[in-house]
Amino acid sequence: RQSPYDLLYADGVRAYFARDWPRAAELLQRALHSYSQLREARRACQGRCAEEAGFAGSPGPAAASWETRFFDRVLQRAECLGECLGRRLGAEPSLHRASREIQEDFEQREPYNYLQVALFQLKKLDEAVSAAHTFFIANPQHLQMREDMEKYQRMAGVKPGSFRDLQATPYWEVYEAGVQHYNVDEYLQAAVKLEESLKEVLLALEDCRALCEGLQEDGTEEEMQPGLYEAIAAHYIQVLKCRQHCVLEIATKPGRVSATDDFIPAHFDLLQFAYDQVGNQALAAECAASYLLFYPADEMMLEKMRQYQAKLGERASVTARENIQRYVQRSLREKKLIYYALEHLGGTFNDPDPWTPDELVPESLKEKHRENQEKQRLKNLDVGQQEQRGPLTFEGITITMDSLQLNGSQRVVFDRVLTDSECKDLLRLAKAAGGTGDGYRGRQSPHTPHERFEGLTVLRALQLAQDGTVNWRDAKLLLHASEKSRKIVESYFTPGKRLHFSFTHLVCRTAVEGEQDGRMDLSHPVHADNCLLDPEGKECWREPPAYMFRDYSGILYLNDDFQGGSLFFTELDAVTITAQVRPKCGRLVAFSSGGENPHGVWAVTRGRRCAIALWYTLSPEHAEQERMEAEVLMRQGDTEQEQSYTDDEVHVGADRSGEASPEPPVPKGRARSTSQRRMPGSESGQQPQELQARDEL
Ligand SMILES: O=C(O)CCC(=O)C(=O)O
Ligand SMILES: [Fe+2]
Repeated sequence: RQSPYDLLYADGVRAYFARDWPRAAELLQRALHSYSQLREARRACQGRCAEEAGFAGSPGPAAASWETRFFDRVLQRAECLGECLGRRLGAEPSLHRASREIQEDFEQREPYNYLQVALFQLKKLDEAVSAAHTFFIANPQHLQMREDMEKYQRMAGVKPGSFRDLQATPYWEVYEAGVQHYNVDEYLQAAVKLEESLKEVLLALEDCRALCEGLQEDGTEEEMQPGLYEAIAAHYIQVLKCRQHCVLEIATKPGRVSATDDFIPAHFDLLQFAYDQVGNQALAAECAASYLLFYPADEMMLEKMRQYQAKLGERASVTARENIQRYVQRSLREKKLIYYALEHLGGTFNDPDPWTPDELVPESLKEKHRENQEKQRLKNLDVGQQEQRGPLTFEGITITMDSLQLNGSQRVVFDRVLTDSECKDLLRLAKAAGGTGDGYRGRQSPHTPHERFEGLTVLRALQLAQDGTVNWRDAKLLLHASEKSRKIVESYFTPGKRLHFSFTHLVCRTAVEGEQDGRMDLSHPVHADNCLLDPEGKECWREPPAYMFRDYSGILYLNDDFQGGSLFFTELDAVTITAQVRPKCGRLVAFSSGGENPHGVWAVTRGRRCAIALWYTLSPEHAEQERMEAEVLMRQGDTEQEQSYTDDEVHVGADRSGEASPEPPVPKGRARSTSQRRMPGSESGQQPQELQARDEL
C-alpha cells in the first residue's frame, strides 16, 4: 500500500528544515518512489480503460444527444480508472491527487534538491552526487547547484560514475545519436536509433498523459461552472489540455527552455529519408505516409509518395503506421473537444502542435490561434534565452568562429564547406550564366551604381543546364552545395527541427572599373534579413515588405581575389561594428535573420566577389517552391545523363583533396535521389576531423 507522494514529500521537507537528515532522506526517497509507482499505475490503468475507443467508435443510441453520450463515456471511464487505481494502489485513488504546485515540483525534480543536501549531511556521497546531478540536469540555470556540482567535482571521494541521472529520459540520447548518424550519412544506424527513440517517445508521452488524471480539481485556471455537468466537463477539459501539453513536455529536453518543434513528425521526416537511402522503399513509403498524416499537403512528401507508389506498384498499398494514425486521430479528437469547450465555456488553450489543420479551429478563435502559434514560434527562436547548438559532425568542416568570437548572438563561421575545385566549378557556373541570370529581380545594380550585381537561382541554373548554356554538373553542384549548407545550419542552430529553403541564389558583385575613386558607399547597406531596420529607434520592425518568415541566413563564399567586400555585423544602430568576416572559398557564415544581426558588405573596389546567398525558414508553408521544381529537373536530367557518367566513377576514392575530382562530391541530403550512386570513399572515413558542437563556448 502506497502512501500518497505529496504527503510524504511534505513530511520530508518538514524533516529537512528540522535538520533531521535521516528522516528527511528516507521520506524524500519514499516520496519519489511513490510518485513513480503512481505514474506506472496510471499508465497501466489508462491502457486498460482505453476510453479513447469509446469516443471514436460506436456512437451509442442514435437518439442520445452529443452531451449525453459524452458524459456517459466520461463517467464510464472515470469509474473504470477509479476501480483500477484503487486496486493497484490499495487506497482510495483520490488520495493520490496532488496539488498543481507539488506536481510541478516533481516535474522540475525539486525533491532531488532537498535529497542531495540530506544525503550529503549523512555522508552518503555517491547518492548525494547522483541526486544533485539529477536535479541539475533539469535545472542548469540553478546557480547554487552549479556551485555544488563544482564542489562535488573537486571532491576527492567522488567517482565520475556517480554523476548519474536517476530520472534519465533515455530517448534524448538515442534521438540525438540518430540525428548524428543521419548527419554523417550513416542512414542504417540513424534509422535504428530513430525507431528506438520514436518508440520511447511514444511511451513517455503515454506516461505523461496518464499523469494528467491526477490533476486536482482546483479550478485554478478557469472559473468553476455551477452545474454538475459543467463541473465534470470543465474538469475533463482540463485533463485534455494537460494531455495535449504532454507533447511539449516530452519534446523539451531536461534543462532546455523550449521544446523541439514537431518532435514526432520530425522522426518520420528523418526516417523516411534514412530508409530511402538504405534502399528500403517500403519502409520509406510508410514513413512518408505517416508524415503526411501530420502535414497532408506537404508537396515534397507527396511527390515522394507518388514516386514510391509508381515504383512499388499500386497493389502494394502504402499506409501510415497504425499507431500513428491512432495518435493523430486521438489528438485531433481531443483538440476538437477543447475547441468546442473554448467556444462555449471560454478559457484558453495553447495548441502545442503546428500541424493542427485550420479547419479544426472554430472561426471565432482563428485569429487568436494564429497569434498563439506565432508567439510560440518566436519564443522558440528567442535568442536571449539560449543558444542551442546541435550535434554537428560533418566531415572536414571546422567552426572557425562562434557567437562569442563574433561578438553577438546566433552567428557562426564554418570553413572548408567546399573544396577549391568546387569553388572553381561554381565560379565557372557564375561566369557562364553571367548576364542571363535573374539579376536581382531584374535590377543590375540594386545596391550601388559602382558594382554590377548578378544573381542566379538554382532553378535558373538547371534550366540553363538543360539547354546547354552551362555545365550540367556545375548546376547540380549549386544544388548540392546549398543543401549541404542547409544541413549544416540546421544541425547547428535548429537540431531536430526541419529548416526549409526560403530563397537561394549564386550572386557576384563586380567592381565597375574606373568608378571606384573616392567611393563612399557600401556594396550592401546595413540591413537585417527578416525585419526593417530602424537605426534611429534602435528597433527592427517585423512587418512587410520584410521577408518576415526567414529565420536563418547563410552566405557560402567562393573566392577572395577581390578588393574590399568583407561582411560586417553591427549593433542595432547600424554603425557600431561588432565583427567582420573576410570571404574566402568554402567559408560559410550563418546567423539568425532578425534584428540581433544587422549586417552589411564593404564596397568591392576591384574584381569580382561571388557567393551563394541562402535564406532558410522554419515554417513549411514558406518553403521555396522553385527549389522543388529544380530538384525535379535535376532528377530528370540525371536519368538522361546516367549513361555518360559511368566512366567517371572510379578514380575518386583515394583523392580527398577534391582537386582532381571530376565530379562534385556526392550530394548529401534530401536532394539526392535514390537512383543515384554513391562514390566510393568520398564520404566516410579518411578525414576524422569531426566536430562535436560544444554546449558552452
Ligand atoms: O554577401 C554577403 O556577404 C551578404 C549579403 C547579404 O547580406 C544579403 O544579401 O542579404
Ligand atoms: Fe543580408
